Amino acid sequence: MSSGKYLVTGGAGYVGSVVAQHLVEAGHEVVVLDNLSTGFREGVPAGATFVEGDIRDAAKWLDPSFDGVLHFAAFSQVGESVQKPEKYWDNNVGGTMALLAAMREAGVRRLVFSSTAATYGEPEQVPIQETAPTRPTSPYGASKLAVDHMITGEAQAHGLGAVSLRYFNVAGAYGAYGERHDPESHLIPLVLQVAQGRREAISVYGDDYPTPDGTCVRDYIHVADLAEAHLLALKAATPGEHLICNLGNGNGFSVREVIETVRKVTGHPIPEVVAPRRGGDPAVLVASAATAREKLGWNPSRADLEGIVADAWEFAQQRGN
Ligand SMILES: NC(=O)c1ccc[n+]([C@@H]2O[C@H](COP(=O)([O-])OP(=O)(O)OC[C@H]3O[C@@H](n4cnc5c(N)ncnc54)[C@H](O)[C@@H]3O)[C@@H](O)[C@H]2O)c1
Ligand SMILES: O=c1ccn([C@@H]2O[C@H](COP(=O)(O)OP(=O)(O)O[C@H]3O[C@H](CO)[C@H](O)[C@H](O)[C@H]3O)[C@@H](O)[C@H]2O)c(=O)[nH]1
Repeated sequence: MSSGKYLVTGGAGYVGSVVAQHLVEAGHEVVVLDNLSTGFREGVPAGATFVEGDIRDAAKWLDPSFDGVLHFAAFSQVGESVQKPEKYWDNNVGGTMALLAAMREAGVRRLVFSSTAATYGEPEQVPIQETAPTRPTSPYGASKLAVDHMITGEAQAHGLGAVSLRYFNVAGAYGAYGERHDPESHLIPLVLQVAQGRREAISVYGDDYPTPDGTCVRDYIHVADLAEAHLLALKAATPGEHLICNLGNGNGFSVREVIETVRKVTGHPIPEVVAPRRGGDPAVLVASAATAREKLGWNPSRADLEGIVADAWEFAQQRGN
């Protein structure tokens, strides 16, 4: 793909920073728009231009010179969304409406959107295909599903070329870019904090799920494999069409299996305590990524959980906290 100019919303956050870095490495011009609500200035790659601002004001910065938008900016904690649904509707849906309007106004007609496995809710069948029913069990998932519907309308009515990537559980790191939410809520970085001695134990949220060891099963995908899918999605975006692709490895690991893998990688005993279930958590989420393979030509190469955890561990140690 010839080099282009892209707006990356949420490019100071975990996934956005890794994708922005991949775009820079591929020779594209990158402008990161982020309000630093959950992201960090240091997350913005050196080769990108940083604009501190809100997606609701995207019209200030978007102009016809942009070839497309990669839209990561959102709130994304399942548990918090159950407690504060209004926060999720406001930012994820309200913010994206403003962004789509700004894109329409500026004539920017290519979009890659961070959707999520949380749009499906409790699946009837695994692995989950894109044709599965969408019955989100959290306001977070519902807000992302609403945005997917908005994008479909935008493609049909106004010729947007869009790809929604429904990530399963993103993990791992890419060089200097990795996961550092504050406060952290994701399993792998939290277990690594125990290995670093920053936490005494990991809480296992529920061990009475209908799964082999009673803990929730998730499909962990390396953030660098995910980044490659975004570059492919930019190529695949076709005016008037909205393509939806799951991104995962098709392998499920339970919370206890993840903890065991961290023990193996770090050599730390990792004490665990069983805690109540967390609101909004489906028991099993595993992807069928057949559509991404077929339509994007995506071929993930870092599916091994030990390798994913090892990269996250290296990043956590580099940062020293
Ligand atoms: N991490 C995962 O496992 C996962 C899984 C599925 C989907 N996703 C989606 O991927 C995207 C990125 O997730 P992440 O883990 O990198 O989250 P993150 O919190 O690290 O990054 C989100 C970024 O968006 C910014 N932001 C939020 N609202 C904004 C606004 N109104 N204007 C400008 N910037 C704003 C934040 O400051 C932050 O830098 C999110 O849309 C999330 O829903 C993540
Ligand atoms: O301290 C913890 C943290 C998490 N968990 C459990 O570990 C699993 C993974 O939890 P994460 O918070 O790491 O990830 P989620 O599955 O909740 O959510 C992630 O994947 C979802 C889609 O699968 C969404 O897209 C969301 O944005 C993204 O954070 C869940 O069963 C959770 O209950 C624990 O047992 N203890």
